[in-house]
Amino acid sequence: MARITLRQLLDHAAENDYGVPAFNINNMEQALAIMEAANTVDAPVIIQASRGARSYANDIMLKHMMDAVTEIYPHIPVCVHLDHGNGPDTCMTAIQAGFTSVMMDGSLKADGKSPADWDYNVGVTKTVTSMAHLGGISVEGELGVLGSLETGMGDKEDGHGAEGKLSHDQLLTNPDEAVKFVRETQVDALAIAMGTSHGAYKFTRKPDGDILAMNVIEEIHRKLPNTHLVMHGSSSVPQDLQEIINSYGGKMKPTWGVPVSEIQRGIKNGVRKINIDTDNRMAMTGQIRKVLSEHPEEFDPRKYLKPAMEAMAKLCKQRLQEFNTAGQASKIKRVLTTAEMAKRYAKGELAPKVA
Ligand SMILES: O=C(CO)COP(=O)(O)O
Ligand SMILES: O=C[C@H](O)COP(=O)(O)O
Ligand SMILES: [Zn+2]
Ligand SMILES: [Zn+2]
Repeated sequence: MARITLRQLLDHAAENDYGVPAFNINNMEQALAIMEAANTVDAPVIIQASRGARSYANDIMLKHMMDAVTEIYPHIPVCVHLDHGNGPDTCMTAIQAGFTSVMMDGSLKADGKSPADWDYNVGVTKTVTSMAHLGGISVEGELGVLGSLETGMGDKEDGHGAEGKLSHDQLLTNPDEAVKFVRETQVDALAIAMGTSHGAYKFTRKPDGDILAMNVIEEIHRKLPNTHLVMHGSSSVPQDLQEIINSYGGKMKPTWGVPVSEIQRGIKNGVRKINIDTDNRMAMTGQIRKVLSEHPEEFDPRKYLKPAMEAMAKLCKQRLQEFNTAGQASKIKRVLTTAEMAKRYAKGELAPKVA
């Protein structure tokens, strides 16, 4: 059973100069697509579930799906991660359900939409790290609020995200504060804000440095060379997937995502976890639309879910290759148990190296 913690996986990624995509799942088809891709290219992978996924699929179903994929693919290290936990309670129940890693997103309050202040964020994140690390579970924190530098609007396209207009100070993580945040909270990975947002409508044009501030990542990496950075909202929203959806009756407006080349630049600068959901949603939806429109007589779900799974697996495989995750699974010689990780935290071996 190769269920790996985020911390062990990202430490390996940092030592070997690669990034790991974190793909969201809500159902069996998505879990199988991710694993098919990871297995084909010998890549470790992060499978993450949001609060929405947990209520859609049920924790018990998710737990058994994770057990199933690690049983089917025992040689592929899989990190099971909670995406955007909105409070210590949500994080603790995820751990009980078998997650090896949790995100405490204290950039927003528990309602998932009001930007939180420093003390709140540090407080809730510290609560989670101190509990989770006792059990060897990894923690991702977030400093800075996701949202658009073009419009100043927060990110609430898919439910979780700030409401209303935000200042540049809120939308761009401050590098000095990032150092202080990591020192005070002891997080294993830090999500930062630099102009990306969730969903398909990130940018109205191909992004340049004014609206996708990769320089912020570079500056944070200079100050925190040993901290694993996380890019949220990192779907590339490929034009060809937009075209497939639209040519089979979809109505997506023209839009741009995060170019893969910018993510690769991030990986050279400490980005180790890259969150991708929208691209996979689009890959699946495109094929479902295609099958249903070309074969309106069809009503067997497998007829459209199989091509949907294949399209998602193709997308996942492409990202695993682009981020240099491919070929790394077999290099991870031993997956440490959470109990072993707990001992490492207790000994202080995993404390952040912050000046
Ligand atoms: O950040 C994400 C999940 O936390 C997903 O981002 P996308 O909407 O760009 O895929
Ligand atoms: O926000 C991150 C992911 O895209 C998950 O979205 P969700 O909350 O709709 O499940
Ligand atoms: Zn979201
Ligand atoms: Zn996110």
